[in-house]
Amino acid sequence: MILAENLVKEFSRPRRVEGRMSGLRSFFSTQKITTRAVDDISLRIDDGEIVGYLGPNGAGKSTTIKMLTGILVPTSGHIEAEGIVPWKDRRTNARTIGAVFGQRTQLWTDLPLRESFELIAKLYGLSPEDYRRSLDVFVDLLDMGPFLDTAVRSLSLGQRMRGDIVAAMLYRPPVLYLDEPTVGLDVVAKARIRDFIGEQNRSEGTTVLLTTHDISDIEQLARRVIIIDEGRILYDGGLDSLRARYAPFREIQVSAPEIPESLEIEALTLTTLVPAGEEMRATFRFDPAQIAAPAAIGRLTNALEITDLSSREPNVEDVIRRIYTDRGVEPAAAGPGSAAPGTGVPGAPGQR
Ligand SMILES: Nc1ncnc2c1ncn2[C@@H]1O[C@H](COP(=O)(O)OP(=O)(O)OP(=O)(O)O)[C@@H](O)[C@H]1O
Repeated sequence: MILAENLVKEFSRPRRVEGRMSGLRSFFSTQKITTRAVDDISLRIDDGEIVGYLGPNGAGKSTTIKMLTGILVPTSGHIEAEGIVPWKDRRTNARTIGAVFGQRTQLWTDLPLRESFELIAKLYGLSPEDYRRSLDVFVDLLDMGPFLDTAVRSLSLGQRMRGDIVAAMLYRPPVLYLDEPTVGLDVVAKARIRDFIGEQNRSEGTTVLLTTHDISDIEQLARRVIIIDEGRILYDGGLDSLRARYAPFREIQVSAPEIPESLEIEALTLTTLVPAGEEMRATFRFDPAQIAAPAAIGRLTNALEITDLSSREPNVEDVIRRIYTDRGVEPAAAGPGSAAPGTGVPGAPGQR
């Protein structure tokens, strides 16, 4: 279990002084500018959960992960992962958690991948049998045989990322932190890494906290998301309740020879209208609590000479974009189990 309570991280830097001799004056200045990168975040992630940790650039995601992994010490607040305070008990912490930072490798770049793995196995005191067994499974699952003896610096990004994930999992830690593990990868490489993470979670019960800008990572792996902005939690709960709360509408797209711009149909809102070849294509939005989908389709077919029709739910990306642009959203009060009202079940156990 990962537990964080009232986590705060501030960074301070000297205030820059403008004008002549500014460099020298900045050097001697005692004035500081403080940035609060993480501002009172509390969360609880139960064993075996996969939780997506989302937020726009600069929201504080990496800073949170760095505190959870023990790389940074919080300004205030408390963290425990599997009962260990990361920066206090570094040795046990290192065995308890695996971490992957997609933006940079943790491997020895001059060594072949295999030798990096051997070093990690030695550092973590794995028996040769355990090491071989784990490595065989991982190499097979991630199809790493062809490049196991290649120096890390000569690997493609996708190959290197697979190497980093294996390095983090070789000693089978119960907790895995992944900071942008699919950044820059093509769709095939992304799918391989997602499948692997899902498989490890299912087979080993690994608890995973995942930051990503790729919402499809979240849709495929997580049932629960925590969304932060400006260092504070905006939402903590299930993906489904996220949709229901922030995008309680469905859309129907229709094509017809004629669709007047002034068309009014009760309980449906025309949101887009564009020419499509000889025809017009329109998107209508409706609230499923107000009108059921078949009834909405019935009204459209009565009003228009429809040649094509499709319906869709807003996807998570639409929803999250809406949250980011909707600055009216009240940040959640801090404290486990105290996300914004109606936001699902913060810290709910085992939502997989
Ligand atoms: N070492 C540091 N010194 C000073 N400020 C920092 C430091 N690390 C992060 N920050 C600031 O803290 C804030 C949060 O940064 P962080 O890297 O945690 O965001 P993020 O959500 O991971 O963003 P991104 O998606 O762009 O990676 C930003 O304003 C950033 O400039």
